[in-house]
Amino acid sequence: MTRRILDDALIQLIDTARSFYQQGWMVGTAGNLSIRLPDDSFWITASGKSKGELLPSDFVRVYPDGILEKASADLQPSAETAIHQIIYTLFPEAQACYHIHSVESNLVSRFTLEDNLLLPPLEMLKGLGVYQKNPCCFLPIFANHLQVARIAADIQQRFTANSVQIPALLIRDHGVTAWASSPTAARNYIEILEYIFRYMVTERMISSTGTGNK
Ligand SMILES: CSCCC(=O)C(=O)COP(=O)(O)O
Ligand SMILES: [Zn+2]
Repeated sequence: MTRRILDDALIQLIDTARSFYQQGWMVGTAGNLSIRLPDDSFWITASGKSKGELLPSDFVRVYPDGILEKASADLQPSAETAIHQIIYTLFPEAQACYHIHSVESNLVSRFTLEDNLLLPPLEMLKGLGVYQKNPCCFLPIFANHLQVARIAADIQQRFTANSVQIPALLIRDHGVTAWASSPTAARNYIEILEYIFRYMVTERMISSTGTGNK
């Protein structure tokens, strides 16, 4: 694999993390981003790094057999690497997987006790690949567990049994994860989901203050 492919992936990850950080979706060390490479390995953010000022040395390359490539011995891959791994295994077309912690994704994850969140039928859903009139679109919600392997196992179980409507999932009181066939598309998916979450939170605030149209 050429150095160019490796470097391009890191530049996209650094740029995307900075943009998400600036929007308040990756504050402090929150969230993790990965891009798959042609040999099925992937670059992922190292654990505990501030996402607003990542350097190329702040990434770990994870190979399918679990072997790691890293700039220094003390670097650990994201604590949530198992989730990225299962997404890449379940969805061979996925080339990037982005996970962020926004306030809105946490709020909407509490809008239902069910394990699916109904999204409003907004035009924006087309940006997630939903081309239906008045779509009934559900976003899967998973329970948060201290053991990330448990979250990954739940994702594997549910997505093996049921097809996904949109390439994204929520972890309750934790954050949102989206994946796509290119890094640019994954970034767009996160931005679109955040727009939808913001709409849902705003709509609920308007309804609760009674200032919305009846
Ligand atoms: C303050 S973030 C808590 C851990 C987490 O959920 C996350 O997304 C970041 O973990 P990482 O190991 O990827 O830095
Ligand atoms: Zn997280």
